[in-house]
Amino acid sequence: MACICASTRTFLFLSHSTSKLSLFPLKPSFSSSSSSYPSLSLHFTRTKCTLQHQNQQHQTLHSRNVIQVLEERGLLDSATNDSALRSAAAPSPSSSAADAANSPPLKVYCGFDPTAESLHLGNLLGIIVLSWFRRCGHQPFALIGGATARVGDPSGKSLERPELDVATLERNTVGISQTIKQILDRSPNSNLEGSNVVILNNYDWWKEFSLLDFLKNVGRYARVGSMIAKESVRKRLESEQGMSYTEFTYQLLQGYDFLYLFQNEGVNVQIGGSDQWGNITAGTELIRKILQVEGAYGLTFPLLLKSDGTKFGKSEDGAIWLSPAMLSPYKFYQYFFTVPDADVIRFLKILTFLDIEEIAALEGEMKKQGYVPNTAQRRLAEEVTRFVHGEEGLAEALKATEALRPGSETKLDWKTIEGIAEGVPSCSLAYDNVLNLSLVDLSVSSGLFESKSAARRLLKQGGLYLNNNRVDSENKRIEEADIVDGKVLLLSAGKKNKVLVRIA
Ligand SMILES: Nc1ncnc2c1ncn2[C@@H]1O[C@H](COP(=O)(O)OP(=O)(O)OP(=O)(O)O)[C@@H](O)[C@H]1O
Ligand SMILES: N[C@@H](Cc1ccc(O)cc1)C(=O)O
Repeated sequence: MACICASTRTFLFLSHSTSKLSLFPLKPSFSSSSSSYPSLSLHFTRTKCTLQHQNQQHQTLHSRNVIQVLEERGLLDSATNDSALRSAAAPSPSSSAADAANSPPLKVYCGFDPTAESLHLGNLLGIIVLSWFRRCGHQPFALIGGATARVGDPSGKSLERPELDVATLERNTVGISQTIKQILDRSPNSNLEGSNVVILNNYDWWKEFSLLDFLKNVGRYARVGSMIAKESVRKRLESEQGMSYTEFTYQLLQGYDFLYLFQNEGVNVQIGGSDQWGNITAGTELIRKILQVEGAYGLTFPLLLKSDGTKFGKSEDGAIWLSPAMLSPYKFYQYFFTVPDADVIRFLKILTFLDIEEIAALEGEMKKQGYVPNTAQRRLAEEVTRFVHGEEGLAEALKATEALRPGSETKLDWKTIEGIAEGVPSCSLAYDNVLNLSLVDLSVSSGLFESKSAARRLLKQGGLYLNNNRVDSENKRIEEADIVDGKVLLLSAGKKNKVLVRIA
């Protein structure tokens, strides 16, 4: 099979061509001292996440070709050398040790530049595809672009990205690494050797690469004609602002990352969103030209688009962040709970690991009379929230959802209130200033209403809520029990306008 030859050849090349190998920076030692991020060094040692989980579904998946699985779920956009990749990804006919040695699993990587504090829903697709590879018996790698984020990927961008300071990049890197590790740690694997997730930072090899070495060992093999032809460059050259030389080199940095991982880690597949096609093929081209071997594959998945056709990303307002510090599990859950019927089946295929037959059955149910609205959305919200935030995050989201149901008996705790009220205006008041204050006064001093008369009017109409309970009495005063866990109160005028009062 192509990948057997590829891997074998790569390692033969490594062991017999030391003179060529020495042209490239040495493989980092993966020790904490090799990182120039002293406070973060632990994260960039080679992070392996081993899972114990195994169930029948995963055994079944081991006998499936991951490319086929991705295709049937709408997660395959393009692949380089499609048929060779399919045969390289074909499961070994038997799981005996001898066969496993003849048919090594693929090693697949997806890169994420740490240009925001958190990953977002669009980035989740990369994690999901990595997880599918793992479920089908292959080994996933996640690459944090500590170096590439300093350059800025021009793909899909009409303007040059603003430069981020090193402290911000370091902070983002820690957060993003943690998110990827947490999510992939939770998702099941096979217990088979070689299915662990490895997290690397490309700053570890770029920091040692001098410009002269880069020009000699990489630049010499890159043809300007094919670099200019990439969509990311072509589009920018047509724009008024043009493109800096720095951004122009981005594709070579990502291309060399692939070569580096191919050579040093045996990584033979790179995945990314369809906007990454140019950067991914820059890698397969460099591998072919410099190492003169075949067997490196690129695969892209379609971009997840909102109903208005724009992509889910970090640049737009209202991003669906994966970090619970940026978007509470409750709000995350609610997003999926409220997706339109027209999107829900596609999302179930792309964003969950539910059997395709189960999704088809749900689709059938949706067309029948008596279908309980939002059943499919509930399943979607549960599955995606569990994958991203774990059982605990899902429980938190369900508790908040239940507590907010009209007539619910569930008592809100302060964490739930903070989750619900994320992004709503808030104010801080001293405990003594809140206790015994009339609700009408508090509604004005917290900024919920401009005047007491407006507050009274809504109260009389039954539209004023304290901690999600309707208040009927105009004379209501704040009691100790209203200050949830001694920390917060949530005031609402109707369903939409809320103010969170925090006790200072
Ligand atoms: N909406 C999306 N659908 C699918 N994949 C996406 C989406 N957004 C980003 N990705 C993928 O996530 C990976 C990391 O992307 P990146 O770090 O550039 O984030 P980004 O959201 O594209 O950035 P920005 O919002 O600034 O454009 C890439 O493989 C990219 O293709
Ligand atoms: N260019 C990718 C991130 C990335 C960085 C380095 C890589 O080697 C691979 C991917 C993006 O911005 O989405």
